[in-house]
Amino acid sequence: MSFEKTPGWLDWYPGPSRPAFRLPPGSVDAHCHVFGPGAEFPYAPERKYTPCDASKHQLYALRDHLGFARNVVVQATCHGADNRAMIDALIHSGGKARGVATVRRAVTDDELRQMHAAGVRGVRFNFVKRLVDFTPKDELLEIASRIAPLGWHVVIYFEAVDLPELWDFFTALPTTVVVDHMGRPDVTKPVDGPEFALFLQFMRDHTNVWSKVSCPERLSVSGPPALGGERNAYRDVVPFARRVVESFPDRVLWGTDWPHPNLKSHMPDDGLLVDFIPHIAVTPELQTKLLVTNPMRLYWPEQEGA
Ligand SMILES: O=C(O)c1cc(C(=O)O)oc(=O)c1
Repeated sequence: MSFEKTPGWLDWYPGPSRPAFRLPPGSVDAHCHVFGPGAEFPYAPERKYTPCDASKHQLYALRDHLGFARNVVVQATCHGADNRAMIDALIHSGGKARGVATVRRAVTDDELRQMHAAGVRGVRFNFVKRLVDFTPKDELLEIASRIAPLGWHVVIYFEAVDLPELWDFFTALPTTVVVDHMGRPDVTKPVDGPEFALFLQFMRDHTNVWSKVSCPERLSVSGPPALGGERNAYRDVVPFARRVVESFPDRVLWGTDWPHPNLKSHMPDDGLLVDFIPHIAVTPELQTKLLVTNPMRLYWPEQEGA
């Protein structure tokens, strides 16, 4: 099957630079995706965008180039609840990748067990309206109760303005809960303002909540973009990410978000994106927690400290 990309689609950046920041040994890229390839793993009929292909081989080449040891491959919405591309990536990672799936209520216990054997450790619930159709909360709660006994967690993706409405649902989840991209704060608002304070309270009051401090390229309004050698990119996102890292150092994760679906203004150089990390995790201790200790605890607990 061949697919035509969404008009205006930006492809991932070819030939990224080598980061100046040396990642701690054993670092995990804890949020990235594979797209297709569409000819092998067709995009889902219910998708809201059609991306360029981004294969497991290209993802793992990027991992090695940037200096990561492992990946967490998160099911992208363009594949709906068809997890084959993501699971194929896990199976061909030599144990170096774990995954987060999207499942529907109809998933069988046997399918969940097979996913676990392949390396899946969580499910993703998406509330971003431009990406998915609405799924009833009772279906999501049922899924959460089914995956909890496997030791999996729930990854949630939502916009900051929707947190008040989703609060009761999120705080009822029986598992570890991982927020994608800091709950998408509006970084034109003050870091000490009420909107971000609510997010920080969400994490403070609920110690099962973790956050990915990822996607400055998505959240930034004023830039500058991580392109052309820029090692001070996305300044407006720094205070937000730094606040989360310093407030909750044991519950933060970082990921490239490669291949960066739906970016409109530019596609970042992933090497320069890695150079963003020391601006938000400013000590070697914080960097090791963010990039090694925390993701290992969540995704490879059996290898922790090994
Ligand atoms: O903001 C986005 O467009 C986006 C989309 C997806 C996805 O389509 O799965 O994943 C992300 O992490 C971010």
